[in-house]
Amino acid sequence: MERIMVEKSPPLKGTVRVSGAKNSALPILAASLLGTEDIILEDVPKLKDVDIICEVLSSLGSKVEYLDKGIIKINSRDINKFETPYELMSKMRASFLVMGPLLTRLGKTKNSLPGGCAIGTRPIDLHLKGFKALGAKIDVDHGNIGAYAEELIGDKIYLDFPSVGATENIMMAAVMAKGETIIDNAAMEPEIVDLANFLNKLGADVKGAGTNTIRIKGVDYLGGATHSVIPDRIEAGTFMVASAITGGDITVENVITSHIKPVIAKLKEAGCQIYENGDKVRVIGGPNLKCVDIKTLPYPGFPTDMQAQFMALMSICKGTSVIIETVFENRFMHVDELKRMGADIKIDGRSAIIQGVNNLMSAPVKASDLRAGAALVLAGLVADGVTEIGNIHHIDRGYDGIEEKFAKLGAKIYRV
Ligand SMILES: CC(=O)N[C@H]1[C@@H](OP(=O)(O)OP(=O)(O)OC[C@H]2O[C@@H](n3ccc(=O)[nH]c3=O)[C@H](O)[C@@H]2O)O[C@H](CO)[C@@H](O)[C@@H]1O
Ligand SMILES: C=C(OP(=O)(O)O)C(=O)O
Repeated sequence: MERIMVEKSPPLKGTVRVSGAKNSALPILAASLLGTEDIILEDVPKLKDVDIICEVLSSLGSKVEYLDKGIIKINSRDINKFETPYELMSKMRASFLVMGPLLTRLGKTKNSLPGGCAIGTRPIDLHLKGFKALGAKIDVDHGNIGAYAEELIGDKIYLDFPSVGATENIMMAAVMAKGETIIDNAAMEPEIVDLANFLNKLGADVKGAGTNTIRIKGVDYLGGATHSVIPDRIEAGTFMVASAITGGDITVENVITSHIKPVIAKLKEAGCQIYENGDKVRVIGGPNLKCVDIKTLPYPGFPTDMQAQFMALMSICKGTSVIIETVFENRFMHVDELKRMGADIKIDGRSAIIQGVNNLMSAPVKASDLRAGAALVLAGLVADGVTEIGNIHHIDRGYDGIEEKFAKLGAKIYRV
């Protein structure tokens, strides 16, 4: 089993370029099932999750070619399957995003129900509510979920929660439905906007992405396009926290700073110096950072995908911090691991109370999910000794070249 070893490192310094966003690349790759001409995607991150969704596309009959670094060509003209293999679906939750495109393109789709994972139960009721509103019949048997519709017809859909995945899946189903679909209380994440821009390049008519009302007028045909995936705001935030926690001086490149406002605001509140310059953000950490309170919320609130990394930072800041997780009901699995490294954290329901300590110490720890893994890498950079992180397949799902990028900044990190 591979592990990542992180030694206590000097303050990290230098420049790092973030890759394309995992959470944009995955829905856009799923949406490429809708186009009937060549699609070229650029700045696609090199990740396990990307490989898996590409395998899903190939299994459905799409032609997928990896061209240069970060460039993938897809042609889905001849897709001929409406069912996805269980082995692939069970590996990654986001593969469920093929359901909307298959339903609208083929009129039917059958997939295994995505499992829950370490961060919560993650139901899909809102995705299904949307498909039903568009006229699909849904059935569940033996762990598979089927959706069928001779014709999808646009409707008004109110989401009880602005779910990212449900907004994306419904948007993709609606692009070729008859008439207009309006999604109210839609998710407003930048990745939704990126998906909408991509769909529009294929010939769709999607308006309002980035606000809480998205209007989609169905079209009969979607073609091809060339599209660059937006930068990964969570990877950017992770390197910014790395600078903060090590008292370093890192410039993060390829950032859309408006996408990371809450991260910038909270790092400033903690005492970091931050300089924004075009698509670059320079973060100077400090030895005397102070604890700040955080509440995760859907965009534009503080991202749940940065919660674990901030908790690692708060563990060694001065004072007490309260972190409230409102998006997922069980996203504190990193707490026990950070405690093994000497952090002082108490959980009370959806709140974590962190009392900053002077030092963390190394320990063998396990990544319970992707961002928990990132938090352990960050903690390892400042912990005395060598931290050994297991279950790193979670980290590989979402960080493109993590050791190389950290090592280039001066971190003592390697894989065994
Ligand atoms: C591939 C991808 O883009 N993943 C991101 C996406 O996940 P994902 O799309 O799964 O997250 P959602 O926004 O759907 O989930 C948010 C909350 O809504 C609940 N919910 C969701 C759907 C549903 O049908 N019913 C329901 O109750 C979930 O259980 C969770 O508590 O957004 C999350 C929230 O920003 C991020 O943490 C993930 O990194
Ligand atoms: C939870 C995450 O991703 P996913 O939805 O793919 O599990 C994440 O990126 O932190």
